[in-house]
Amino acid sequence: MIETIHLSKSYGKLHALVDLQLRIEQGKVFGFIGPNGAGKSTTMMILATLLEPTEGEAYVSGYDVRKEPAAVRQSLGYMPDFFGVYDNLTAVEYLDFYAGAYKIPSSRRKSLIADLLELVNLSDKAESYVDSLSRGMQQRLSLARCLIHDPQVLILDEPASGLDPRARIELREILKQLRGMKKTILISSHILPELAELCDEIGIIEKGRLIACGDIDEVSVRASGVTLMMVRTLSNHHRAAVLLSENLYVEDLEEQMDGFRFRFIGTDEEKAALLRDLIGAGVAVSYFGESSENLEAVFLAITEGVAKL
Ligand SMILES: Nc1ncnc2c1ncn2[C@@H]1O[C@H](COP(=O)(O)OP(=O)(O)OP(=O)(O)O)[C@@H](O)[C@H]1O
Repeated sequence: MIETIHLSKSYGKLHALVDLQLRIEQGKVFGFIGPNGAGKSTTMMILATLLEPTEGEAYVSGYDVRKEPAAVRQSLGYMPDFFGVYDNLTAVEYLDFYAGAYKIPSSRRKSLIADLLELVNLSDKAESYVDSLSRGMQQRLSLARCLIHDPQVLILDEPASGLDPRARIELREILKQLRGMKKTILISSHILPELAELCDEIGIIEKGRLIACGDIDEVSVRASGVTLMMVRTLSNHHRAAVLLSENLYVEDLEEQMDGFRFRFIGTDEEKAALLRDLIGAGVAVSYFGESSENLEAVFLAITEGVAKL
């Protein structure tokens, strides 16, 4: 269980986290979504007892992060967004080093490490050097490290960042297994679809404030009136670019090879009007809709059996 009560953190004049109220029940997966600098890592570092809050309280498995940091650390596995790996160590040696740090008896380590490597699909890399592993593999090894002391709570700071779509899907499958083991998981990301399938609840944080929180169906990006959209065009690309850039409800317009990606902040009626305008201006629209994880599915199909991470 994770709980924060009026939790705040300031770095000098910057209020990185403001009055955060969060409660994540045992066995739940909570997705923490927000743009760069929103305060996700700050929250996670406070929960991991690596940063002192300015105000408020935080509890992990019922332990107070300020008063009982040792008990908090024993009950949680924390995966930072940047993790150091150790050169000249094999995957097994790396995990053995951390098992030692958690005072796990030598007699238990061999089978424990074998089990963890199996869980994160790295059994065949047991004797490989850590620095020779791909980013996806290192990320999974780092996840295994977090699990070495069998914590009830996992705090994973953007574990999918820097991974290609296939590696993300593999990671998601492992996280599903952890959910099956009834771990409480707090996981952060910039991207909602990345977490949608995995999380029981999500919280959206912006500029240090939790702006929406709850069941995944209740809190969608749509609920806050913002949709990430894709438009693909076959002709009159330039005309479409002008219309989109002039549309009041289009933000963060990004031109791509065969179309556009943008945030749409209007209603469904305004969305329909935009499509009407595009077609009316002679733009051949081959796709108009929400940007989804389709790309991941396509990537997976293409790389099926080919990409070995
Ligand atoms: N040690 C620090 N000193 C000063 N400001 C900091 C420090 N750490 C973070 N900040 C600021 O606090 C705010 C929140 O940062 P934080 O890293 O928690 O955001 P985040 O949501 O995790 O972002 P990202 O997705 O980039 O990791 C940012 O404005 C950041 O610049």
